[in-house]
Amino acid sequence: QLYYAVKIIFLWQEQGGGPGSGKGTQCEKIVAKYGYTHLSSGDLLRAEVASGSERGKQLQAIMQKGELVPLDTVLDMIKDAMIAKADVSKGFLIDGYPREVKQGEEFEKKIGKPCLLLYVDAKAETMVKRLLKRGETSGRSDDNEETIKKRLDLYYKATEPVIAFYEGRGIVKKVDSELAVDDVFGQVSKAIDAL
Ligand SMILES: Nc1ncnc2c1ncn2[C@@H]1O[C@H](COP(=O)(O)OP(=O)(O)O)[C@@H](O)[C@H]1O
Ligand SMILES: Nc1ncnc2c1ncn2[C@H]1C[C@H](O)[C@@H](COP(=O)(O)OP(=O)(O)O)O1
Ligand SMILES: [Mg+2]
Repeated sequence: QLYYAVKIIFLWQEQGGGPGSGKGTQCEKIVAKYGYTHLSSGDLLRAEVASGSERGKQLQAIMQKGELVPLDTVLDMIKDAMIAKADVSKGFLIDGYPREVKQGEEFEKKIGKPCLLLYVDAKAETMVKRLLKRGETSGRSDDNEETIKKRLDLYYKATEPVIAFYEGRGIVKKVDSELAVDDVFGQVSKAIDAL
């Protein structure tokens, strides 16, 4: 119940797309303007991998294949990160979660309901191009052609029902991420200002 008082904003992306649509980029700008706490499930998982722990090794293998890690692992990490910031946070911006309906349901049982779901929409072709470019410098083991393809496929399968789930509640705001970063952010700001 600790969390019902704070705003939770999921940052979402479109079916058929997903990785590389520009979530991380927009999150940085949202943090700068609105002061929300940004939590990226991918970043939390990569931190665990970087720690060199046994669990990190298992996670690394899953992520390299472009698959989803077990729900409990991700949700526990997000919950712990939220608890650590609960006193000082104005609200949480959660990037990369939920990636399947079950994740959304479990989040609401254990933490709370989101007030906005930003759907960062770019064409599959655009996302592949951006990810390959990101891969030149990111050092991410999943930013390669083969894994990108798997991630896009999985996203398409797992995401569509999730969007319908939140659309039914009227909290989905779609932004066009084919535009330049600042223009995308203009749309994002409008959605947040309307809260
Ligand atoms: N609107 C945009 N126009 C052009 N390039 C973008 C745009 N948004 C993001 N990018 C670039 O695309 C790549 C993926 O963006 P990122 O924010 O890491 O996506 P995600 O977190 O959704 O995987 C980055 O290299 C970023 O600089
Ligand atoms: N909510 C979640 N559930 C399961 N696996 C997740 C997850 N969030 C991230 N992962 C794992 C699988 C993803 O392919 C990988 C990278 O995630 P990410 O950093 O959010 O990617 P991107 O920013 O390119 O969209 O981490
Ligand atoms: Mg990202």
